[in-house]
Parts: sequence; structure tokens; C-alpha cells
Amino acid sequence: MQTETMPHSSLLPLVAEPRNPGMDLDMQWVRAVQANTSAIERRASSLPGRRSLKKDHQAAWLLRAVTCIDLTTLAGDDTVGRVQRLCAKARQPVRADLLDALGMQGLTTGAVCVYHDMIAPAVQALAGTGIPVAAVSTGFPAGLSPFHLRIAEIGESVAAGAQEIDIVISRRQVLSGNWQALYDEMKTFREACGDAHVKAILATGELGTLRNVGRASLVCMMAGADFIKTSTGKESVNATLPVSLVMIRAIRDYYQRTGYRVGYKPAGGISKAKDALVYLSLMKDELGDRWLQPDLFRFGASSLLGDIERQLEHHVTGAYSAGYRHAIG
Ligand SMILES: O=C[C@H](O)COP(=O)(O)O
Repeated sequence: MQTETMPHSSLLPLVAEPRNPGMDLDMQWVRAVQANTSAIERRASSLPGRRSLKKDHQAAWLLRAVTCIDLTTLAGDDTVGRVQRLCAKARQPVRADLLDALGMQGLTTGAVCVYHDMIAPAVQALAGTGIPVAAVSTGFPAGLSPFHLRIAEIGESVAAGAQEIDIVISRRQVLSGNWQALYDEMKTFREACGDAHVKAILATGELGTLRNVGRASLVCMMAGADFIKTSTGKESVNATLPVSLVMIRAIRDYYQRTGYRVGYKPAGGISKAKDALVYLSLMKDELGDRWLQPDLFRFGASSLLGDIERQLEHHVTGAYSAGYRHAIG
């Protein structure tokens, strides 16, 4: 978690258009949030074909992906029973016979992610496992409830046992270029979370441009976000590779300039094992192995685990390579 002192707020004006484009620091920061759309889209389109994760270690990478899933249910008809079943899956995400065949044990998902009302049953079902409960908050998914209620919601979710809080930012602050207001909002959310980790959901599908995505990423990191997250899963466009590239590079720039490691959570519409491998490959290429751990990388996904388990089954019954252990580390 970042410190409470928010040492980087003085950099906030640099997110706006540079008044003095000749200044070196201005240019560096502004470059970090400018998105060269065609270059990003070219690079993103080549990602699925890349081979930075070795194919014969694919089972290991899929197991790694499992440890990075925020196993999610965010439906209006969620019940205690459904959440209990989800938690049972988080505790044992892959069938025991498959894990045995792969020589693995003790595998769990990164977290379980639910609405506020489902925190208590999730905490109970996960007791003693060390698997944290993440709660979506602040009027998720639109984030348009009265501000004091959004703050109160965070407090209630932390009191109910959520160790991670996924807040939604006010998209209008981005769309109107009101970076100070976005910073203040994020900082207030950060403070309300106390010791809980805070993930800032940008709802990138509603931010208009990649440049806005880059700037909003930077502002949220400056204001103390532990993770930046693409989407609620409820927008019409959710996690995409171009958006991910922009956000990941903002994380890299922020780390290089401040020494703070901020995590990344693509969310919404990620349901195929091969997509998970592309995201892991992107993280490895752009940020390195440190960002392949669950404290710095999560998938927000409700149905990804099922496909991963199916692919692992194929792997065990088919072309399983004993070399996978080297990759799991
Ligand atoms: O944050 C998680 C997302 O809401 C999950 O989206 P999904 O149901 O498309 O996997």
C-alpha cells in the first residue's frame, strides 16, 4: 500500500497541458500520458501472436493466472449460496486430480470480489485461507451516488471485513479535464480505505481517448491507488489490449519516477485461457516478472477460471510437458 503522505501531488499540474513545453520534467510527464494511438494499436494487435511465454510451460502460466484471479460475482441476483460456492472454488480453483497430475498443491485464487452485501458470507467462507475479500464500492458501477454515501460505503465494507476495495472514479472529472477534482476524490477514497488496499476502476470504455486513460491512470496513482483497474465489467467496452498497454506504461513510468509499484487489474470480458496468457505476456514484457505476482497483478473475471481448468485438463490428458515447473517459480 502506498504511504498516506501522497508525496507526488505536486506533480499533478503536469497532467494538464504543459504551459512551458520546453521544461524537461513537464515533457517527461506529459510524454508518459500521451498516447500514440496507432503505435499502441499496432503493438497491441501483435501481442496475441507473441511467444514471450514459452508454449511448453503453458500449464504453469495458466496456474499462475489462477493465482491472479479476483474471482468475481457481481450480479443483482447474487445469493449467499452462490457466494459460498464461489468461495469454495477460490479455495480449490482447479480439480484435485489435475493439480496432482501437475504436482501442485495449495493453489488458490488471488481474491474473491463481491458487492458489499456479500462480504460477510465471503469472509466466513474464506476464514483461515488467507484469501482476501475484495468489495466493489462507491456506488459501483456508475459511481454517481452522493459523495458522502460513497465514503460511508467504503467504511462499511472495511468494517465488514473487506481487505480490498474496488472504487469507481467519477468519469466526468476526466471528460471535463478536472484533474484536481479527480485527485481529491481518489485521495479521499484512499484515506477512507485505511489499511485496505484500494483499486481504482477507471471505466476506460467511458473515458473517450487513450490519452484520457493515461492521464486518469497517473492521477489515481499519484493520489494513492494501490491498483489501477480498467473496468467494472458493466460498460459496453471493458478491458482491451490498447487500453492495457497505456495503463501498464503509465505504471512503468510512475515506478521509474517515484519508486512506487502500482498494480494492474484488467477486468470485464476476459473469459478465455488464451487471453489470460496474452495479458501475462504483456505484463512480463512491459513490467517484468515482479508484476506477475498477485500483489501487483489481478484479473477481474467471473468466467475465466472455467476455461483455464478446461485447458489444464487438455494439458494433463494431452501434451503435458514436465518442464512447466521451471516457469511457475
Ligand atoms: O471486476 C470484474 C468484472 O466485473 C468481471 O467481469 P466479467 O463478468 O466480464 O468477467
